Amino acid sequence: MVTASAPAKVYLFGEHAVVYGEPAVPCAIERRAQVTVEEREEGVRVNLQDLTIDGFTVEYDSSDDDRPDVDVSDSLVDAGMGYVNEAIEQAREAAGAPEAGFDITVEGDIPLGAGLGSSAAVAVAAIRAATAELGVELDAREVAARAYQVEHAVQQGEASRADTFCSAMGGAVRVEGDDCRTIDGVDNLPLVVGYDGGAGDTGALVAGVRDVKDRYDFAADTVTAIGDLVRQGERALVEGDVEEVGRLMNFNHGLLSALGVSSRSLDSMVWAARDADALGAKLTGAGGGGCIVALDESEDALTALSYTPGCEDAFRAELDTEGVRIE
Ligand SMILES: Nc1ncnc2c1ncn2[C@@H]1O[C@H](COP(=O)(O)OP(=O)(O)O)[C@@H](O)[C@H]1O
Ligand SMILES: C[C@@](O)(CCOP(=O)(O)O)CC(=O)O
Ligand SMILES: [Mg+2]
Repeated sequence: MVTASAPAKVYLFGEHAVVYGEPAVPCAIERRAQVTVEEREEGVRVNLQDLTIDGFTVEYDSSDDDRPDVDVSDSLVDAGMGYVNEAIEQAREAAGAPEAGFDITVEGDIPLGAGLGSSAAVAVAAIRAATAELGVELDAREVAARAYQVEHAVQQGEASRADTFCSAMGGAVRVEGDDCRTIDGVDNLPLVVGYDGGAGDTGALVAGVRDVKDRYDFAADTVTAIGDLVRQGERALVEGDVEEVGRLMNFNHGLLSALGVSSRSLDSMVWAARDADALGAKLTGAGGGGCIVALDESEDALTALSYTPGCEDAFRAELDTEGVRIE
């Protein structure tokens, strides 16, 4: 039996535009998905601990046609199963064991569908654990490459390498198309996360941006502008100019809003953080609902968020320099 874990992430800059080849800079935070894998005779049995209502756990035997008998929507179960099944396929292929069967348990403290990359963390940890259980030790870059295939498949062909590379490597990273690099020297960012308790559908939001970009030249220009902003943001980050990083995060939120992926609750959390003198604040991830990330050395933004209607949870997020690991 093997357990692997992988971290969540926030985007300092560049989500959505990264899908079209612009650069992005996500960074890993200290919240993790854990996936435990044990080989079994045949079939795959999956226990998704976090897809629970009132303590019932979803147990789903993908070798049967049974539906799990719980009060969670079919689409939520199907999506969760999609990530796990694709990750298992990747692990079987990497180990040359196409028939391998598994018992799998997924758990963690990353809110689902909230822009913190729970999908990538689950895919990364599942591939690392399942290959290790089959006796194959993949390095973090190989895990990232395979986990990207998982997101690509589940998000219907529209995904970047950013989330999966960041979760596999840890720390701050830069992704532009197939070019994935770690950014050295970033070890202390005063990150604060606000969570509205909701979620966005990553696939649908990405498709929505594709539509406006194809339809309006100004939206295509907005995507290009995000790319320019990310290049400046990366420079400021490397130079340790956190004030400039914050300013550019604010502009990035505005440009994401222009692409239609913000929401009332995300905007009100962003403004609560700014009113409390955060250096910057923006939504993180696909948007629609979920999380914002702010930059604030004081406790003020955290306190302001905790009193903001619509903000269900606010917490400090320490940068996690460690990526995927065996527990
Ligand atoms: N712990 C988990 N257990 C089961 N499924 C999970 C878990 N974490 C993530 N997932 C899957 O990932 C989906 C969320 O991914 P996504 O919409 O990309 O948002 P994000 O990656 O920002 O959390 C969930 O709906 C679920 O299908
Ligand atoms: C919108 C996007 O740039 C990031 C999605 O992040 P998340 O799944 O919402 O955490 C999509 C992608 O890069 O694959
Ligand atoms: Mg995701």
